[in-house]
Amino acid sequence: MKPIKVGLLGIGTVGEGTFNVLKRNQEEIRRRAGRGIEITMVAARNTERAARLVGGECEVVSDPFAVVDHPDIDIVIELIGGYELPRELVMRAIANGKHVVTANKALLALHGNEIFAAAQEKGVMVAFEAAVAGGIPIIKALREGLTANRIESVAGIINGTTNFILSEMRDKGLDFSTALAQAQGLGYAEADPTFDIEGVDAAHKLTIMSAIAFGIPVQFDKAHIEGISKLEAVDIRYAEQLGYRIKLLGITRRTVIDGVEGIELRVHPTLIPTKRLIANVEGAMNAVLVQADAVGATLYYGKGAGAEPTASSVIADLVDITRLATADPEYRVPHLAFQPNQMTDVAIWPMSEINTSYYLRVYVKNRLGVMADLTRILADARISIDAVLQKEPAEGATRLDIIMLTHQTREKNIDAAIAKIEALDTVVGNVTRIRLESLS
Ligand SMILES: NC(=O)C1=CN([C@@H]2O[C@H](COP(=O)(O)OP(=O)(O)OC[C@H]3O[C@@H](n4cnc5c(N)ncnc54)[C@H](OP(=O)(O)O)[C@@H]3O)[C@@H](O)[C@H]2O)C=CC1
Ligand SMILES: N[C@@H](CCO)C(=O)O
Repeated sequence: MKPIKVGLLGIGTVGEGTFNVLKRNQEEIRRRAGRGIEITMVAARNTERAARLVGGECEVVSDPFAVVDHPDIDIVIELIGGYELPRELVMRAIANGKHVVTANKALLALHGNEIFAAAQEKGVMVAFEAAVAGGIPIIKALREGLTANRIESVAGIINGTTNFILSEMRDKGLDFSTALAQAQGLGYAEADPTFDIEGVDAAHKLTIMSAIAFGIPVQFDKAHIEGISKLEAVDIRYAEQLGYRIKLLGITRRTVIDGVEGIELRVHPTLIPTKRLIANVEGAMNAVLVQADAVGATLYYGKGAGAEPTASSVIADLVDITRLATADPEYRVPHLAFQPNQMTDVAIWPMSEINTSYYLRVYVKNRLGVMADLTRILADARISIDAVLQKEPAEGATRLDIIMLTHQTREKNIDAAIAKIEALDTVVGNVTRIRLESLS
């Protein structure tokens, strides 16, 4: 059988990794796919660099539309990144009847519904394993491996850059900007690293997993997003003393509140008990914990970013498409796991309704009755305290930190209690509040 012909858009970190792994393992991949897979065209802005990388083995062009419009190309790989240009390219590739592979979670989180609908209509596949958790085959696991289950929750460390920064800050005492510069140098960070730091990239990935887990449309605009930029080293240390580690976690979960079912969709720094496996995922590694009714808990772990780990997922998609290209589109695995006419419109909960536990750090004046005031405010709000940490103040110190861990309560309750605590004249500045998940 003739090799399947692939056009590559963008030959940066992931594009180069894809080109190299496909070349290195071409014979193994051909034996698995049933036919050869050849990159025959590459689009790059810097065509000289691209030509050097591909060594004359394929045509290099500067116009990516020349690739998506080329009649010989069967599959287009989009590895440019960003929103608008990739959207135009992917929609045009679909309109031209080409299958698409992309690692672009931003594109799918924002325009996925439109893209999958167009692909369904045209009978082509849009594959995106690399868009979530780099080299971990989590899309395949959620969409196919767990297909017998009712999925209850997905919680994951799904941004390598922030996990790398948090690990380096804790273990090596690096400051934030040095750790970020290292993550950029290693090719983990997004073109705009604020996407990583502010939790946007993790929310893109979580939005995609939520759609696949629960059979809902992608709804990035409903995600609650907080990153790690406001996290202070002192809270990382206090959390450790209490037996917790702080991770940037993406959580999506079915929850019934007052008899109504909804979906949680949130990304924020989270205290996790150190004894949980996922709390010990370090560096740029990712891990996704899935709770499902039949199988129970399953944990997926691996490299969440970088050239070849991500290439591994891109090429897995190429092989899938190669195998299924001749199958009747109706019998292929649906893009979002559920048949398009079987999606539900169950709503995403606003953050104020979410039930979780909290870490509170209150900076207080060293005066009699402070602790009594704090506990009274929490008791009045029916919030129980699970643990308290108060260090003996240094000789002559007039202010000190009081740390409290609470049992579960609704976010709007804790916010109201925090407002009352901040109004006390013994409390200095704002209360630091970090959510806590036991993940048991
Ligand atoms: N890096 C990683 O670990 C991971 C990345 N991803 C995703 O993969 C995608 C690619 O990321 P990554 O490889 O890191 O990004 P890079 O910035 O390393 O590569 C992007 C490439 O696209 C090229 N490009 C930009 N605009 C055009 C254009 N108009 N025409 C042709 N080529 C263009 C750039 O060329 P030039 O260099 O000449 O400007 C660059 O080589 C992104 O969506 C990212 O979110 C997903 C998982 C992991
Ligand atoms: N910037 C992303 C790349 C992988 O998607 C990360 O750090 O996880």
